[in-house]
Amino acid sequence: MTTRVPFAKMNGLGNAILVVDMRGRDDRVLPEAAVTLAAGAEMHFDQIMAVHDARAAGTDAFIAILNADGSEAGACGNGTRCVVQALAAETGKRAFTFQTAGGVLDAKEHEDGTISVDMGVPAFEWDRIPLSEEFHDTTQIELQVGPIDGPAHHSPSVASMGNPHCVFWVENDVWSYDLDRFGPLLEHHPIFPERANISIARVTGERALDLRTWERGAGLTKACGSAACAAAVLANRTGRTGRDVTVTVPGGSLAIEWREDGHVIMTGPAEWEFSGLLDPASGAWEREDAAGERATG
Ligand SMILES: N[C@@H](CCC[C@H](N)C(=O)O)C(=O)O
Repeated sequence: MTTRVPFAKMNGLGNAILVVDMRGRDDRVLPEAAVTLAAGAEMHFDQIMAVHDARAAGTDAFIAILNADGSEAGACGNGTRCVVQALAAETGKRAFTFQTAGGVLDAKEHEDGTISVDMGVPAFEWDRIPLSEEFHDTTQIELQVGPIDGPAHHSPSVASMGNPHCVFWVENDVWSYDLDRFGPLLEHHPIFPERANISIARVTGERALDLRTWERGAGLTKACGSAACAAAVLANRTGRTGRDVTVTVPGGSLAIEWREDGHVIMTGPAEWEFSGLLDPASGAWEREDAAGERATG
C-alpha cells in the first residue's frame, strides 16, 4: 500500500478542485485513482492539482493536472488559484511561480484574498490548438451543431490557453442552450485531435460576457478559468469587447485582462472545503477536519 498524502478539497467559483500534496515523493496520482475519487459524491472533483517538487530553476512547484476522467490537462485557472491559496496559508508567501505541462505561470494572492494568475499568452494557430485541419482564420472555423442547412450553432472561435478551447457565440441566455447534449459530441469531434473544452458565450456589454463550459474530461462545470480567458481574448479578437472583461460563469465572476504584452491575467476567489489524506495509487481516502471528524472512502 502507498503512503497516504495530504489533500485539500477546494473550489474556484464552484469548479471542484482537489489539491494533492505530492512534494517529497517520486510517484504520481494515478489516473485510476483519479477516476475512483471523482466517482464519490463527497470527493467528486473536476480537476486534481497534484503539487510536486519543482522541476525547473526559478519555480516553486510542478503541478500535474488531472481531469475527472483521469486524462491530463495543460492548464487549470481555477485550480491554480486553489493551489496559491493552499500554499500561501502554509508558507506565508503570496507570490508563486508554477510549472505545468502547458508552461510556466506566475500567480499571487492579494490583500483582499482574491488571487491573480498570469495564464500566459494564448495561441491561435490551428496546429497549436490543435486542430486536425488547416484553418488560417481561427476566429471562425467551419464547425456546426445541427442540420447543415440550419445549424443551431456554427462558426466558433478557437484558441489554446495551454489547453484547447472552442467558443460558440450566442444571442440568447446561455442557460437556454442544451450544452449538455452537444458539448460531449464536440469535445470528441475529429477536428480536435486532443479533444477540446466547449463553451457558449453571450457578450452582454463592451466589458462583459456570460459563459458556460463543457469541460474536456470533466463535463459541465460551474466555472472554467481557462475557458473564461479564452472567451475574453476571443471576444476581443473578434471585435466584440475590449481587453478587460468580466466573465460571468454559473459559479460567479472572474476578471480577465488581456494585457498589451499578450499575457492574460485572471483574477478571482478560491475556497477551502475540507482536508484529509489519500492514497495516490488507489484513491482510498479519509477526511480530517478541524473538529477531528473522519469519513472514509
Ligand atoms: N477547470 C479548468 C480547466 C481544466 C482543464 C480542462 N478540462 C482541460 O482538459 O483542458 C480551469 O479552470 O481552467
